[in-house]
Amino acid sequence: MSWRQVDQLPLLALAIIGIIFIRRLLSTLFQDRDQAQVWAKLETVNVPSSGIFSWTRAVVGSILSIAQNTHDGYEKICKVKDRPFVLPTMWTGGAVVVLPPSLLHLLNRPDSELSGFRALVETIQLPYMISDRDIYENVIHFDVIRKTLTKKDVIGSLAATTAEEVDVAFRESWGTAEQWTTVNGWDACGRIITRAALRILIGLPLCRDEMLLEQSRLYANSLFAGTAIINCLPPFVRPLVGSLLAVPAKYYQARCQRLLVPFVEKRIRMWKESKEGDNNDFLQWLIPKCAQAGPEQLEPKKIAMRLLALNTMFIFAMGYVFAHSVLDLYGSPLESKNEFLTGLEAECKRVSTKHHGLSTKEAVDSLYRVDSAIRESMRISDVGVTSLPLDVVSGQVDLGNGIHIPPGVRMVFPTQPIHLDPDYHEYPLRFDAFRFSRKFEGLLESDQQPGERELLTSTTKSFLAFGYGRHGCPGRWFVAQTIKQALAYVILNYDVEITGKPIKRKALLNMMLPPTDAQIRIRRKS
Ligand code: HEM
Repeated sequence: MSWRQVDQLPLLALAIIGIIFIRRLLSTLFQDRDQAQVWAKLETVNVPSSGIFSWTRAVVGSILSIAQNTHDGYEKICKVKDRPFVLPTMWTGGAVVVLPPSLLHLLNRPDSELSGFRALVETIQLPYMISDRDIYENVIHFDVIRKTLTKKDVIGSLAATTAEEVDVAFRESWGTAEQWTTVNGWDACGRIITRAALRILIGLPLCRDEMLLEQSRLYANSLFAGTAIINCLPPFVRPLVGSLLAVPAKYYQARCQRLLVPFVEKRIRMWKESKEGDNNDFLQWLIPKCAQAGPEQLEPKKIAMRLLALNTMFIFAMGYVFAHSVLDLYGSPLESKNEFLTGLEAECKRVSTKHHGLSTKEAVDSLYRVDSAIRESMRISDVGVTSLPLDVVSGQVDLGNGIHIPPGVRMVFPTQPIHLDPDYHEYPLRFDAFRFSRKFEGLLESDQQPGERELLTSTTKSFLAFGYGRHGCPGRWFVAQTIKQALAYVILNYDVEITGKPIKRKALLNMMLPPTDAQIRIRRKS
């Protein structure tokens, strides 16, 4: 299943499926009295109060209208009344409660009360995609990230490695020809990130295996495409067809496994003999952690699957951000594009000369304009309409105004409307590459209050792309460093033009579809 096919799905067929199962949907929705009371207390947007099966039609229609409904609810209810609202969604086959920004503090509640874990598993539809439940129920690989990738010295130690890999990746994938070539922008950017990701996950030499690189990229793409479609089906239909829709992802998964397992076996043997060599990669950190968790966790197939699960996160999420950064920057109106590119190039050249390249953390940290451009792209080109889900696990959650949320109700935050809210960001629909760096131009560090500068990695109430609170993304320092290196590389070494049809972003249920048709023209600078 490819992204291009996702785009053209026969939505009519989905509507028919929805209607056939109307009775089933209704009984699912109203089987719990506590929940029914919650829905009754909250306002809904764009659902007619009368009409045949108006609610069910809203749930089925959410596949195409959820973005508009979320923006409307945010404007009319969250902003005006500071209250949550009900959003029909096929994702849960019913509704979610959308919370206003004033309730972001709920993200700091302990997991025993409010948890986003189940929602994450359902968002990516992992049970259909990964046969071994232990991989996503017992996320040892997340623990390793939290422990290692949040340390400044570890991030610093990876800067030279990613700088080297980014250079090799661009030379091999974007080429060194000084003549224009037209390429698919989504794939071209994905290839760079795939290489950087694999280098950090498994190191040399396997990370440069062309077959593994291509299969990993195809795996990530097919997993997220399959997931997007499964999410659009009524939940009770998913067990019937979910496994079928997961076939392409499972196919690429098996191909990647075949390449990875012998390599993992070798690295486990080396680790057991204490001959690790000088590997500084994720696999090296993961093996001892798995050994600690029990002998069954040292099974090479399981470790390879954990690597693949992470690799997919790297490739899709980082590829998404990198591709949009390039498209937003080079797709800006001519006048602002020239201003941005001149300013960015001047900064990249100055920092690169001062630090003899961009292969140290210190150098990358000084790229404030590049940092701002990527943050701005993440703000304007969100991956989802809502995110940061919370499920009530125990007790009831008091939202104020007499609203108590019982277990079984899912809550989310309207992250895209928040990012596009003019109260937080002036001219919010405009891509302004220097939005977050402009006011600090020419100021010395000593002239600034600590933490005053909004960096790509700063999670704030108006910038939620890396989450917020206790569960803020622990990979974001590594992500920021690597994408900054990649974008700086483009700015310094390539001319880029967006060609073809203007890129129009579309939402499929909650997901903003990636621009898989984007065409770009590239040539190496002389
Ligand atoms: C541009 C790329 C990425 C974006 C936009 C992103 C965004 C996020 C967001 C929004 C969350 C919070 C989810 C929630 O609260 O529901 C999160 C959590 C997480 N991210 Fe990322 N992420 C990215 C890349 C990565 C990478 C490359 C890694 C691994 C190195 C990673 C590891 C994690 C982990 C382990 C969590 C769970 C944290 C927890 O629950 O304590 N992320 N990420």
